[in-house]
Amino acid sequence: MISARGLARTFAGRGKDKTPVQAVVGVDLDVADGEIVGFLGPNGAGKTTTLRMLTTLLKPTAGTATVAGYDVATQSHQVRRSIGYVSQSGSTSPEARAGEEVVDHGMLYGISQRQAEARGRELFDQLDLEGLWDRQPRAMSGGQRRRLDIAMGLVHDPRLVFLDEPTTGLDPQARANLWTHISALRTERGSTVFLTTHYLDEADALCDRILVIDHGAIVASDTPDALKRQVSGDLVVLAPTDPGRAAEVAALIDAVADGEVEVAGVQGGTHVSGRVRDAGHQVPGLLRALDAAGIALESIEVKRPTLDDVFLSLTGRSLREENS
Ligand SMILES: Nc1ncnc2c1ncn2[C@@H]1O[C@H](COP(=O)(O)OP(=O)(O)OP(=O)(O)O)[C@@H](O)[C@H]1O
Repeated sequence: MISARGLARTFAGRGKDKTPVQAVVGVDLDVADGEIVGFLGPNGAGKTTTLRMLTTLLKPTAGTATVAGYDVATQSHQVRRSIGYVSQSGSTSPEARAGEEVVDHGMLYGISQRQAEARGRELFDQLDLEGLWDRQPRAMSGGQRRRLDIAMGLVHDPRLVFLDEPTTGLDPQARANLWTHISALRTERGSTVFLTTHYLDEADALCDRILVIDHGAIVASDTPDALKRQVSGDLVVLAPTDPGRAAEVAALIDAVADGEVEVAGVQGGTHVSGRVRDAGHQVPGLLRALDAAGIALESIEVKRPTLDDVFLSLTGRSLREENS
């Protein structure tokens, strides 16, 4: 459904030195029919620039891409007819009536008024917008407005939908609700979905596959579970009852850990942590060694790698830190 090879975009430099900005340096990616793919990356990594090239809003400076079978550079008209694009800011005007907006949008994409109205009403039902056809977007909740944006992006029945941060700014319940609707796009309509997000739980819950972009190039492409398996080990956190024995605990973890072992003072105690491959098998031995040394523990915690750990190990940055 999407295929890109060596896709690149350099912007002319601004300011005094006029150094060109290499926003995207050579993206190779493939998205199959019916896949839900999440596109993640730190701020400035090149996500929006890539999305804009794939949706024909921006010309690549190098490389090629086909979207829904059409070339983005030479068949932009056909590409646009085949895709839905829901931008970050949405495209509804606050004054117009929701239903009219959807119908107008459909007509802009070349479908008749009758078709657009029928399809729009069907989408309102599917997206839990019943009864809001004549409502102005400014009198809707954030979640309803976002679902209206999605209805607009889908009214011409595209086989492929690009969603740019679809749930940013929504409360957790509205986000979960929108996830259900996005999943239904695939199960009920067979659509392919390509979405950017800053929420790793969203990518985890929703996406078949995750592409990570950093410094303008793809650095990982796999299922969320496979990516988590790539991070070396589970995080084992031990809190000795006597903080004075933290160095001994650290030495015992170090014997089975991959990488650095950290000792940190936390509220009312000390935590010693390290990444341990296959913690389920290693921890019993670790506990026996602690027992033999006469070291008592206040608590023990084993945490499986999260997508945030994956992101940190791939890009050196935590998406959570960036968002805070
Ligand atoms: N029109 C432009 N002119 C010059 N530089 C640009 C332009 N658009 C983007 N850039 C630069 O290209 C790089 C990639 O930007 P892009 O918006 O694609 O990143 P992003 O991954 O979408 O970031 P974010 O998560 O913050 O939206 C950044 O360094 C940005 O400053």
